[in-house]
Amino acid sequence: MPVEEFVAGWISGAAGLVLGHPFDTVKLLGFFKGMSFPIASIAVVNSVLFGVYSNALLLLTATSHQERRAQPPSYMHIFLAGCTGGFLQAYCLAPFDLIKVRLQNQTEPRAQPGSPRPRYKGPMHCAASIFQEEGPRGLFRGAWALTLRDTPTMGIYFITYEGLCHQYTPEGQNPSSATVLVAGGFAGIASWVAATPLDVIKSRMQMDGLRYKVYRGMLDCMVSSVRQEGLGVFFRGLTINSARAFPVNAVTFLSYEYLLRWWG
Ligand SMILES: CN(C)C(=N)NCCC[C@H](N)C(=O)O
Repeated sequence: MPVEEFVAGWISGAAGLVLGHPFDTVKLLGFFKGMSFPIASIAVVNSVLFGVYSNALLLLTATSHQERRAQPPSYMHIFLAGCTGGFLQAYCLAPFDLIKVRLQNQTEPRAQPGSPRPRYKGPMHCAASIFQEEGPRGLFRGAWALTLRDTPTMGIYFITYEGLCHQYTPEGQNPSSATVLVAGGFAGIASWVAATPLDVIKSRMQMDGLRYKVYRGMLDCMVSSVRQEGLGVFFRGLTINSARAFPVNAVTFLSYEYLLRWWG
């Protein structure tokens, strides 16, 4: 099994993350301490996504990353490989994403005397508290919504990227840096447009159970969110998600492509 895609996925995910971190922090008007935790989590998640995607394509088409420029896979194969990568990465992402959402939603001021203390002191304390208070399954709260969010959207992500690269690159050649940047940026936006409705539900499910339980399940969360806030609830955060997605994914794909060309 080729492993360079896993390593390239790790490094390119970290590069995208450094760009996206400020957007991630303002998204929920909270705070997210330090970069070490997100870098550790992106190591696992992005390398699983890119590594599984590339190896699934290898299984489906019997072509390596280098051979795929001369023999492009069908869009159906790209979609299936993307969905497989998205499905497996969602399970790896679930505990990290839960901790991130809990920390970002923690808005108690930290330094003011007399104000309530933040519930979690940091990512490790957050993980340990969830484990103690909600059990091991608590760490996977919202994992279903995350899987539903990421499985099809990762298919869309890779189809958009490969489709745009194919459109603007002469037969058999590697796409130029400008093409990779634009295709990567639009792939990020397309995936977030598709993902935002379930992203809203996922975050609500992950916050549920913190003080008391509000929702009976994902469907209940969807129905009561629409009843209370209207259909617009599904598009909450779409603008910031898209603004963040373009630079993050442009840089992610550029570094991924160049690392693989460099090693290949
Ligand atoms: C849930 N969705 C839409 C995605 N994960 N899309 C792929 C982009 C991944 C990239 N690390 C990012 O955070 O934009």
